Amino acid sequence: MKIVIVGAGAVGAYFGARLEEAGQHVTFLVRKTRARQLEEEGLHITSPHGNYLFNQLNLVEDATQIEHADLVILSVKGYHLEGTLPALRTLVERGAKILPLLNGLEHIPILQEQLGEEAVLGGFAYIITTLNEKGHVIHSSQNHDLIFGPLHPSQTGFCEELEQVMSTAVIDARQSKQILMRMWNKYMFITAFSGVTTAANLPIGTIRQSPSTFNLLHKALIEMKNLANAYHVSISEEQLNQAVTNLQTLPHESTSSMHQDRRKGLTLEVEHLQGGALRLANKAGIQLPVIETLYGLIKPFEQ
Ligand SMILES: NC(=O)C1=CN([C@@H]2O[C@H](COP(=O)(O)OP(=O)(O)OC[C@H]3O[C@@H](n4cnc5c(N)ncnc54)[C@H](OP(=O)(O)O)[C@@H]3O)[C@@H](O)[C@H]2O)C=CC1
Ligand SMILES: CC(C)(CO)C(=O)C(=O)O
Repeated sequence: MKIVIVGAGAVGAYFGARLEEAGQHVTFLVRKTRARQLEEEGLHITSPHGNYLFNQLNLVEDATQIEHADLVILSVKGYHLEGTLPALRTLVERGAKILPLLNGLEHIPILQEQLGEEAVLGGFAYIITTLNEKGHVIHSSQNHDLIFGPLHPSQTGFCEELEQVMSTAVIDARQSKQILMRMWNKYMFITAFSGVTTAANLPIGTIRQSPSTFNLLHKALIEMKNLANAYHVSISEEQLNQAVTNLQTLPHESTSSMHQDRRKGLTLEVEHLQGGALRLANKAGIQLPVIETLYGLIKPFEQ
């Protein structure tokens, strides 16, 4: 399978490297600065599942240089989605299905509208990873889960094949036949977790020490569960309780990628996550007061 990574940052470079390590054919479609950095440094991963360094990368800066692709792993930030659309169009014309790993949900209808419903798979990742100042990938969680599945009936066979390919790599990749519900479940978790850690500028352990702050997480999860219901996606009480348990048991220093970005002074995905939830709520005619408050508190730090 010919795989292209669009967004060779913390998430994309990690999964791309793991697939490369497994002997898969991986091409990294990158912009100039990241291309120079990867040429000079190579692709470094530091991870509890084994470090990796690769110097012979297939790097391209223009999608038209790629003759054929079967799969694109799309792992840019929500605010960079628009900029990837011309390259994605080219790659879909050349045979690719798109597997987006962005947090949130607003990108799915945009991709489906721009590229056609048959081209866009469902997917997301559970991993904590970041780039250091040299562009090396620092993976700090035990989990490195990549969940994917069909959003269109025509994708069933492709997802079976993809499961086979992913099983060759040192990642916990699996297919879900209920991918839309699973994406909503992750959206519920990340909107609450990124919202409170970023607004409070604190990791989860410190938030847990303040019951009234931890309670905000719980309320934000409930609002997101209600939002999913408004879109006819049923998140169970058990899933909600599991999210709370995860927040209760994450290591003290764990935090969201959005909070890591706030600490580094980088642009925040608040519009794509909390903003996206508020737009969906508005369309459905429901209120999300806690998410709206978190949005307002994070917004000044967005840039
Ligand atoms: N980090 C984490 O632990 C997790 C993140 N996520 C989600 O995954 C997504 C990606 O996050 P993350 O990997 O942290 O982000 P990063 O900022 O580390 O990586 C994004 C990469 O996308 C590249 N990019 C942007 N636009 C383009 C383009 N037009 N063509 C090619 N490359 C482009 C950027 O390159 P350039 O250097 O050129 O700007 C950058 O390297 C987000 O939605 C995030 O919420 C999900 C789970 C965990
Ligand atoms: C919550 C976590 C770490 C899980 O993958 C995540 O998606 C993020 O912080 O962006």
